Amino acid sequence: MATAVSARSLVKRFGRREVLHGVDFEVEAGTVFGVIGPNGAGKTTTMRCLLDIIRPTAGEVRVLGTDPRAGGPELRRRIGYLPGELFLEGRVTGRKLLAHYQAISGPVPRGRINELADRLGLDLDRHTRKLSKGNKQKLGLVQAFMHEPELLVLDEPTGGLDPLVQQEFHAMVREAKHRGQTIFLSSHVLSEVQQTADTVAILRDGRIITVESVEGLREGAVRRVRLTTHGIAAHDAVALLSGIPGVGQVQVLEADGAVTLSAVLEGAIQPLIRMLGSLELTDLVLDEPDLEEAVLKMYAVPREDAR
Ligand SMILES: Nc1ncnc2c1ncn2[C@@H]1O[C@H](COP(=O)(O)OP(=O)(O)OP(=O)(O)O)[C@@H](O)[C@H]1O
Repeated sequence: MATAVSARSLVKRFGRREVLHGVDFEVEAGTVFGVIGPNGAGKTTTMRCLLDIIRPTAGEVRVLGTDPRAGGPELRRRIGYLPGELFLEGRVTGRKLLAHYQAISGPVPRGRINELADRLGLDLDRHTRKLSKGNKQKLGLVQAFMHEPELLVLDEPTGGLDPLVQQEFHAMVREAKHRGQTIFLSSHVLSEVQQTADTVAILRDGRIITVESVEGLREGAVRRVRLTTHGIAAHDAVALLSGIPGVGQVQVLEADGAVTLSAVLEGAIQPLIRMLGSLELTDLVLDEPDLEEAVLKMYAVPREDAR
């Protein structure tokens, strides 16, 4: 598979302050790559290096096979960019502004702008400076997606969007991926990224802590399990459940001949599923894995300079 974006030992200093301390990652073409990290982690700085809005202090960046510093307008046309903060103060309508952006982005398929605006519920005939934060964000999304670029770089794309519009945005990302486009997006919350991303990179204090597939995060995540069974003594049921790798915090409740157990499970679910086959279950609840918790654990890894 071809690489759409890569960074090797990327360092960025603003004056004497180093913000990126040697960031490495690779994004496979045709995939969705999500960078998550707390405020100030360096997500926007990384994206701005990819777009050649700012220049790396050291390290190497490649975007669609090119050094962004040398790519010029030709490379820019192949990219759709949604900045984290949009400044739309002009006395023009959204439609006029998008027409202006077309001069930069290159041709847009006929009807595409109206289609995207309809899907997001955006009125293109309103003056941009009168638009709410959410509507400005929608205009930014139309601008990034309209020319169906090979690469989409989206900085906090769902900020200010209500849940229904977020769903529509997720559908747009899936369609773009289906078309073979590559998507590089950032967020400070995982829940936003996990619905669309194939791979998640966690950035903290200017360093990538981990790059993991969403599936991999799922496997490492904690789930809650609750089951009710008959025909077995409570202590035997507890022993069975406690014997499964990754099970902890087992609690038991006995009432009317039924035993209800609850526990947390970290890791693979197969051993639990096999054990459940030996029980006479009357109820079973296995929660969605809490990926947010898995990621928070990674944020909590001690900093290298503090070790
Ligand atoms: N032009 C600049 N001059 C000086 N410091 C800067 C500049 N741009 C960013 N920084 C600093 O770099 C650090 C990383 O900022 P960046 O905007 O990349 O973080 P982020 O992960 O995108 O966070 P957020 O989610 O808050 O946007 C911050 O501490 C910020 O103050």
